[in-house]
Amino acid sequence: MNNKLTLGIFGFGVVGQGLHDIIKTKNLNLAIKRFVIKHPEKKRTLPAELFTTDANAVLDDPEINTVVELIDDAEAAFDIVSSALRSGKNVVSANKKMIATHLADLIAIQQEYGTSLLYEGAVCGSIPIIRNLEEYYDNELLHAVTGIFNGSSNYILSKIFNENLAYATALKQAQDLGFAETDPTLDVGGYDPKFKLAIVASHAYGLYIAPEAILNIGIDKLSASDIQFAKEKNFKIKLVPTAREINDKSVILYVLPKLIPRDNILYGVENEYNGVLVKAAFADEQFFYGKGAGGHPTGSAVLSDIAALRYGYKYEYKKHIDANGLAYSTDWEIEVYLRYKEESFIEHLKFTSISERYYAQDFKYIIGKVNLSNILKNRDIIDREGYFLAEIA
Ligand SMILES: NC(=O)C1=CN([C@@H]2O[C@H](COP(=O)(O)OP(=O)(O)OC[C@H]3O[C@@H](n4cnc5c(N)ncnc54)[C@H](OP(=O)(O)O)[C@@H]3O)[C@@H](O)[C@H]2O)C=CC1
Ligand SMILES: N[C@@H](CC=O)C(=O)O
Repeated sequence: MNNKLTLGIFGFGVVGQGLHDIIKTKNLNLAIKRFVIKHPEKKRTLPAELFTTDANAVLDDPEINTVVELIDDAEAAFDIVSSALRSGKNVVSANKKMIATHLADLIAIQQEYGTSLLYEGAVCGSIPIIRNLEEYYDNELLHAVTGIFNGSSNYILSKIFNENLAYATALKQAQDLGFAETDPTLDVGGYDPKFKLAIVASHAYGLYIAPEAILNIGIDKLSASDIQFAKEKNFKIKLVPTAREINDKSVILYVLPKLIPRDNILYGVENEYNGVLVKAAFADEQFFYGKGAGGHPTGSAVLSDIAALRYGYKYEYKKHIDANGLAYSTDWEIEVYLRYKEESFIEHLKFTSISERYYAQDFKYIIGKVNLSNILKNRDIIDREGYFLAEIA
């Protein structure tokens, strides 16, 4: 089948322009009829008649059979995507916040209206992980999916560790390069990789987990003492989401900074690159590596989804139908490094064992084992100035 696709694209920012650059290089048997944007006063590189601020100019156009949603507003995106799917149009989106937050509704709408929503570009930019989890690992016993899922925070950490750049300078560069979200707290606070993890959990394990239920701690409270500690021990710090089946019934999910030793495959993943490490029962470890942010890498994943729609591709969400009785759990012990301010806080975390403590006037840390559920309960304190928590690999 080689159906001609007529596209209406929402968004002409980093990813929208990246997608357009790629499409114009090839004769792909697809036409872009309209771009819907927000600010009509902005200068564009394409003819003005291609742009509109009226969503209905795309949603109500019977000639447009495919909507591509690439905007930076998750709630507006949900309205656009759900209306398009309901009106019989297939959709491609890169909006991880929207997808993670509304996944159950989006699946129900697709099933009711027989339309397809694809979102490879939403998780780790150019890395084809969703279709692999959906198709290839269907019959595999997946022990874990982990790695580096956020290009901006990885870019910042690389610049800090490899070039001694200041945090604020590195963040500004990640923004200028188009890697960061409009609100970069989503990146550096670990929310963006958490949305991606929630989507991964769905395709890996058939679980719908509301992002609010998942622990995320970011890199925004990283201090010079933490960096010195990591460097002295030959670690790098990376922001690492983890989905792991801990027994036949339970899956844990969390996003934490992690102290990564030199022999760990994530140690060499730098800048805006992402890496997805899949641990499967019989295949053992497999590693996917590629650019996780930026207009062209993400545009290439979006284009791959558009092309897949030509032959009627849909996610089947088979693992949701047969979830093997798996449930989300937070009852799991991990080893952490915690820099802290108030001594009394240590009581709250209820360390089950302590292997190292250090006290100085302006730098106190503890290394030991804690239950994930206790970190989750105390997340708001850990997220304050004076605290930084990282998992030990
Ligand atoms: N940047 C990246 O590397 C990646 C981004 N993503 C995701 O892709 C999406 C787009 O990101 P990005 O391109 O970086 O964002 P940008 O901020 O560069 O662009 C956002 C675009 O959305 C348009 N827009 C915002 N609100 C509306 C609305 N209500 N209706 C129509 N258009 C609207 C803006 O219009 P206007 O031009 O008029 O301001 C702009 O063109 C986000 O969901 C992001 O999370 C996913 C993977 C990688
Ligand atoms: N802000 C995101 C963009 C891609 O998803 C990131 O930095 O990874």
